[in-house]
Amino acid sequence: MTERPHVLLSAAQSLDGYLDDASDTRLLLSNEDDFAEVDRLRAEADAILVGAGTVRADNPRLLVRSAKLRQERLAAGKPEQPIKATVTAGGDLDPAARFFTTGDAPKLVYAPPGVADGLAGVATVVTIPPSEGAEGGAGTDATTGGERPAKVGAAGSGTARWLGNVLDDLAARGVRKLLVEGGGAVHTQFLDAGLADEVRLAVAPLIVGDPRAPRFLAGGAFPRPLELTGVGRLGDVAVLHYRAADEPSALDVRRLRDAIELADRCPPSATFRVGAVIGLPDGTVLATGHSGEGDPRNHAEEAALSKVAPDDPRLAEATMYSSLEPCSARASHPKSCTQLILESPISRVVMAWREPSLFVDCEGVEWLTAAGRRVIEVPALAADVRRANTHLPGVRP
Ligand SMILES: NC(=O)C1=CN([C@@H]2O[C@H](COP(=O)(O)OP(=O)(O)OC[C@H]3O[C@@H](n4cnc5c(N)ncnc54)[C@H](OP(=O)(O)O)[C@@H]3O)[C@@H](O)[C@H]2O)C=CC1
Ligand SMILES: Nc1c(N[C@@H]2O[C@H](COP(=O)(O)O)[C@@H](O)[C@H]2O)[nH]c(=O)[nH]c1=O
Repeated sequence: MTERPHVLLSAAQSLDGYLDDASDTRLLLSNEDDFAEVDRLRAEADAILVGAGTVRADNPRLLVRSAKLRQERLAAGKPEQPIKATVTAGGDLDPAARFFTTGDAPKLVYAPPGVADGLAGVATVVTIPPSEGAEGGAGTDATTGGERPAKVGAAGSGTARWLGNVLDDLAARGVRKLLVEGGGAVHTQFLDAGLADEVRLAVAPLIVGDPRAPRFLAGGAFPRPLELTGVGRLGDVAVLHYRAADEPSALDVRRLRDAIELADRCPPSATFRVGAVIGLPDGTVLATGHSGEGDPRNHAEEAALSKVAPDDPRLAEATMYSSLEPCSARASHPKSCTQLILESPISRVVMAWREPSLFVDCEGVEWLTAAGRRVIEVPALAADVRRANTHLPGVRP
């Protein structure tokens, strides 16, 4: 598979976090210098993506404006303008919108099958079925090849797969750098899916103060921490640059969400409902497991590990994804999941929720770390794990 594009989110917001006001006219938060910098980002990109909401609200052209920057693109052997792309679930886009009618670059519309066929005359319509866990770790069991009913358990996981498929298609079209220019729904989804690599945020000294207006970000889990990499000033606009943490990576987030979804398959139980995936850096899933799989006393990590030959050389490259911290003490089976992992060559564990002291004081993270295994916690996804465990006393999402 071609490597996915580097994804840069760019937005301009008011001091109180809005992308626009609630009126029909577009609010310009950037000043001239800031628009010039955004133009440079466009010129550096292979494709620019906005949501259908922005196409409808702003009627944008999404073109590189500066003749000098266009010349530089041509001199570098690139097309004069980047590809334009949009995403829509309902297909309500006007073929006369400037997105379609301006510029010679390819225009791509990503949509579920059947909703955007009417745009085929003005754009390349790429259909991507709604993603319901049909692919990867949670969708197919690498060991048994077993089928399961499609189910999206963790918040945002179906959307994350759908957007991942959009990125894969863009990659296949030669896109290495993608500039996402909004709006709020799209920015939120890229960050929630763990698919954004960088964020550039211009903050204007303006207060919108109207809760009906669209926000830059709203209501996501945001699993990859952001690091501030730059602070600039363009007149009275503050420009903030962030980069997403290397760990968890986008693939880590995806596999951990797969593990979280797997907990939905656990039979009713008075203990934790947990899912686990053993995955490789190239995206291969070696095995999956969930609590109570096979034997009602089985733990998720144990069930997954039992499906891989202990001498499988790929285990040295593998990561154990578990929705819950691997246990360090247990009554039902002789070995804890932490012991089983330590007896395997698996060197990396990615988990969402530290085990609360309901039954025992779990020391999985401490033992694994002390033994030199890399442990990455993704607390932003812990609420989804708690949601699967509200049958336990005191557990709330
Ligand atoms: N200040 C700034 O930097 C910017 C401001 N803006 C402002 O933001 C506002 C628009 O933002 P917003 O309303 O959040 O809309 P978005 O531009 O984020 O578009 C949202 C729409 O995109 C489609 N979409 C989103 N995710 C998916 C998905 N996973 N699968 C399929 N389709 C998807 C849907 O289209 P559909 O409804 O067709 O199904 C959805 O309604 C406008 O007011 C605009 O002016 C926009 C960009 C930049
Ligand atoms: N309002 C706003 C932005 N809006 C973005 O610019 C797009 C308009 O593109 P075009 O028609 O090519 O000029 C619009 O759809 C949205 O993505 N961008 C910013 O940097 N700052 C701003 O204040």
